[in-house]
This record gives sequence, C-alpha cells and structure tokens, in this order.
Amino acid sequence: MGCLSRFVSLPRLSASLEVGLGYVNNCLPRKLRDAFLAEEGYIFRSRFLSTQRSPSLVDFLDLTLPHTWYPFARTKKRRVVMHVGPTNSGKTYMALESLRLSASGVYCGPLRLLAWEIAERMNKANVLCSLITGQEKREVTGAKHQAMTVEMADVTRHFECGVIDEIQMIACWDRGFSFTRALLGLAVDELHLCGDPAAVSIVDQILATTGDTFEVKQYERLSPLVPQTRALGSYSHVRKGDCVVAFSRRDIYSIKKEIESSCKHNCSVVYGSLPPETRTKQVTLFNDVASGSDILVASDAVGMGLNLNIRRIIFSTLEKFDGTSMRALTVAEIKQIAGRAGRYGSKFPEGAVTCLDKEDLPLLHHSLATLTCPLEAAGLFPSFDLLALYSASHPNMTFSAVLEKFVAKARMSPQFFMRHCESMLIIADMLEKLPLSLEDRFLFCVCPVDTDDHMAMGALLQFATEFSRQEMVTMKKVITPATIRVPRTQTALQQLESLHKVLELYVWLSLRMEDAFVDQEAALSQKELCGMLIEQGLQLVGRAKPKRKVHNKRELKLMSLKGIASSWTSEREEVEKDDSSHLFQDKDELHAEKGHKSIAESELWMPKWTR
Ligand SMILES: Nc1ncnc2c1ncn2[C@@H]1O[C@H](COP(=O)(O)OP(=O)(O)OP(=O)(O)O)[C@@H](O)[C@H]1O
Repeated sequence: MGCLSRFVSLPRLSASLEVGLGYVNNCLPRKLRDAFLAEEGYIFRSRFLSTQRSPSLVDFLDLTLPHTWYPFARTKKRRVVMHVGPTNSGKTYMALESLRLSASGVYCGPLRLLAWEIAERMNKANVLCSLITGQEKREVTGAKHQAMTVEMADVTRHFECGVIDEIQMIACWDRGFSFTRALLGLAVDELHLCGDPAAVSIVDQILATTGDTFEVKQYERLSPLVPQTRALGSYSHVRKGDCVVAFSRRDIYSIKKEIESSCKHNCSVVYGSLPPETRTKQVTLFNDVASGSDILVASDAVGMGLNLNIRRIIFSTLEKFDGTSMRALTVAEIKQIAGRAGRYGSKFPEGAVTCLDKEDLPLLHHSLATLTCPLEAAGLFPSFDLLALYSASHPNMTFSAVLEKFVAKARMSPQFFMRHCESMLIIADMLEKLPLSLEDRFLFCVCPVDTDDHMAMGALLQFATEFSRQEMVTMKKVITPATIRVPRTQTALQQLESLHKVLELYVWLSLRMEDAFVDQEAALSQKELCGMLIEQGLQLVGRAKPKRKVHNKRELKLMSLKGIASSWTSEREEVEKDDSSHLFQDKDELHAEKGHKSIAESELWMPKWTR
C-alpha cells in the first residue's frame, strides 16, 4: 500500500442538487456560484425551472426528496442487492466477492478498522485497493478499488460495484445520515448492502423513488451460537477466548483490573474512544494466540463486523447509558454483540454467550430468540449545497438558525430524522462570533470532534479562532511541549486520549485547510507517539498493583512526547529541563511520590487552551 498522503476534500458544491440555474446565476455569492458552475458536467436543469416556477419559490428546506440531491446516481438504473441475515452468516463475504470481481469498486463501512481490513483483504487478493478515511488517504498506484469509511463516500465518481456494510446503521442517531447519503448517492452499476433484516423495509421505501432494482438475499448463520444456561457469576471464571462486554470506560477498566488480579489472564481492551491504531493493535493482540492477551474486555464497539477470535461473549450487564439515561439494550444490539462469538473458519467455530448475573439470563435468551423490529426511519442531513443556497437567500440568518430551520423541517418527514445536527449546533453556537466564511464555518461544524470532550472542544475553538484571524495555525500556538510519561491511572489515560483527539482534529483540519494548518507532519508524529503512550498505558491501567518499572529509562524516553516536542527546536531547552516531570498523573499519585511536582505544576504542560 502506498504511504500516507495529503488530500483535500473541501465540502463540494457538487451541483448534486436540482436547483434552477437562474437562481444559481442571480442569487448566489460569486464564490459559491463559481464553484457551483465549475463542477464538471452535472448541472441539472431544475424541475422548478422546467415548471416555469420563480426561483424565489424554490423550497430549499424540502427534505422529502433527497434522491434528487444525487443526479449522477440518478442517471443510472442501479441493481441493488441487499444481503441480510444474522451475524456471521457470510453476507459481507458474498458482497465482497462481487466487489473483488468488479472492474472498479468501493467499500463503505462504519469503522476505520473495517475499511483497513477490507483494503488489506483486497490487496492480498491482488485487487489493488486504496484506503480513504477522514484522517488519511493511502493511495495505491493504479488502484480502481477503494475502501473507506461511509462518511467519505464519493458521490461524484462512477464505480462498477459498491458495498455498504452494516446498513442497519442507517437508523443510527448520529451517523445514519451518512448511510442514507451513500445509499442514494453512490453512482454504481451494482450496489450491495449488508446488514440486519430489520433494515429491509426502510431501504425499500427509500429506494422506491430512485428507479433502481431491488432484491433481497437471506442468509443463515454459518456456525452455531449457543446461549449458555449458566451465568458466569464471577470474573475469576473467565477462560481463554472470552470477551466481556461493558458499556462504560470505567467498567471496562475495573473489569480488566478484576480479571488480571484474580486470575492469570491478560486482557486486551477495545472501546470507541481508543485511537483506531491502538484498537487495531489490541484486536491483533487478542487474536494472536502467542501474545498472552487471551481475554478481551470491550464496549459495544466490538459489535461491528470485526473478525475476532472470540469463543464466548459475556455481557457484564444488559443496560447501557445512552447519553441521557440508563436504558435496556435493544434486541438488535444484543444479537449484534452476541453474534461476535464463534466466527466461521476461526479457532472457535462454535460460539457461546452468557451474562455475568443470572438475573440477566432470561432477557438474553429471549432477545436471541426474537426477531428484530423493522427500522422506521433513516438519518438525513442536508448537503452543503442546500445549506449554502438557503443561507444565500437568507443572508441575515446565523448558521445555527439555518441549521435549526432544517431540523424543524426534518421532523415533518416520517421517513427521515435529523439528529446529527445537535453536535453541529453546539459547534455553530460556539463559533458564531468568529468571522468565518460559510464554507469554513461548515467545515469546522462537521469536523469529527467529541463535543463532550472539553479538551477537544477547547482545541476546536482555539483552532477556529486562530484561523479566523487569517493566521497560520501552528501546533506551537496551541500546545506547549512537555515530557509526557506512560499513564498509569484511568484519569491520566483519559487525558491522553483527549490529547489524541486534539491531534486527530488538527490532522483532519490540516488535510482540508493545508495552507493554514501547516504542522501536519508534527501533528501526525505526535499523534503516533500519543497512541504508543496510550498502548503502554493500557498495559498498566487496570492492574491491581501498577508496576513502577515496566520500562527502562531509555524506553520511557522513547515513548515520551518530548521526542516530537523537541522537533520544535525553539522549545527544546525548556523540555530538557523538565525531563523528570510527570504530566497527566493523578493528584494522589503525585503526592505519594516523593520529589514529584504537584498537580498545579503539572498543569503547566497542559495544552494552552485548558488553562
Ligand atoms: N463462502 C465462504 N467461504 C469461506 N469463508 C467464508 C464464506 N462465507 C463466510 N466466510 C467467512 O466467515 C466469516 C463470517 O463471514 P462474514 O463476515 O461475511 O459474515 P457476516 O454475516 O457479514 O457477519 P457480520 O454481520 O458479523 O459482519 C468471515 O471470516 C468470512 O471470511
């Protein structure tokens, strides 16, 4: 595979919207109009013009006909094949076979890890395949195939074959809109969808307007999944190949700690906010028999498509916190997670599933025997085109107000919902006073930032503020170099994960605004080292008695972020002086260690915006 390369993917005025050319010429600001007209070939004469309606009557808030936003895909009569069945039934395998045999193709999946896995699989099968995710583009010379995260789906290019994996995520509150966009927008001859049967009805309804042909192929599970009649009872009973599923970071670490202190097993961990590279390594460790990491403790992130050598899934609980309150897991969620056990062709071809507490067993058994309810609505989000056109015709409205208009309108459509806007609204409000162009504002609003993470949100504000001053946004302006050691506590680890999100955000922005975010190389290497520190930290955090001297001084030095910080030569001396400092350590731990600096002093090296 080729090396990491830069790419620019500004929100495209893709002319994918049926609007009146007259409106484009007369009402759009020059920059938008030029960009709109510059797109090759796909300016469509508006249905509004063809009915002689005045452009002023165009209802840009009309979200009921999203298939019209993708005229290139509408030029094709696509053959859509939906592969449905339980997990581990071979549906993705069959879809990927079509992709492999096609002259050109695109795979769209929900996880970077999955995109990586598919790109690797294709290349191993001598089908050259590039990898594209929000954070990277690994182009393979001569490749006519691409594996990507669904958000990156290119609706302006023709492929012979397309695959959308885990299509039931079309109903996902936060990301469903990207699946709807790929479903309607991929300009392919043949489109394969893989997922849960619950998605058939909504997909059928959405495609009804497109003129595509639609067929459904049913699959049965390839290997048995046995719900056990006995609960685990205690974590001291775990065995090699077990995967314990928990729904909060805190629980994941306390379970890991309990297992590692009560029996001789080592645990790998997988959860959503871990850097993807770290997740991959943890998965690899678990899959590798010789690694010694024979138990997996994971969040529900483990439920999607990954090929894992799991013998048995153990639910620590059947409830999860959904952001506002505790709720029971849905039948679909229980089936999806349980289905990870016993992969066809793996070391454990027969899977088992149980719970920690025997009180949960009846619900588990009932859920596994129940059909999932059909999904009722799909996510939707207006294209930048629509937002730009509506904003242009309402110049006095703030961007938040424009977004709110769309959200209100989406509530009127039974087939679609628009939730993703909430995080966009939070960002739009935060950036409202900054003098940004609509395009730049939109870009900051859609960047993949965790709005619950204060450090990441602080970074975003700082990045946007510097950018709005029309200055270069260097790393030096926002992060003070420091020596950061392997985290040994959950708090320290969490802070490092936040720092990783900040660095990812910088990289994401630098790939799209490279003239302003000029330190991409530094951010990338920082990110990598940050990930290495997190990996090392994962081995320490959760153990009953953290071992103080796991690494020798040289290793620690290699692991420290000082290495990259020192590439900013002007700061090098400062860093050298603070070689003994511990950043991101818990207060208690710091006080307990004679000679170490207090937490107040440590904060000196926190990213600047947190002070
Ligand atoms: N016909 C086949 N020949 C060889 N291996 C197969 C075949 N079908 C499936 N497999 C293997 O079985 C495993 C499960 O298949 P696959 O990932 O396609 O299932 P799935 O139904 O898509 O599961 P999930 O919903 O969990 O992603 C994979 O390792 C896959 O490579």
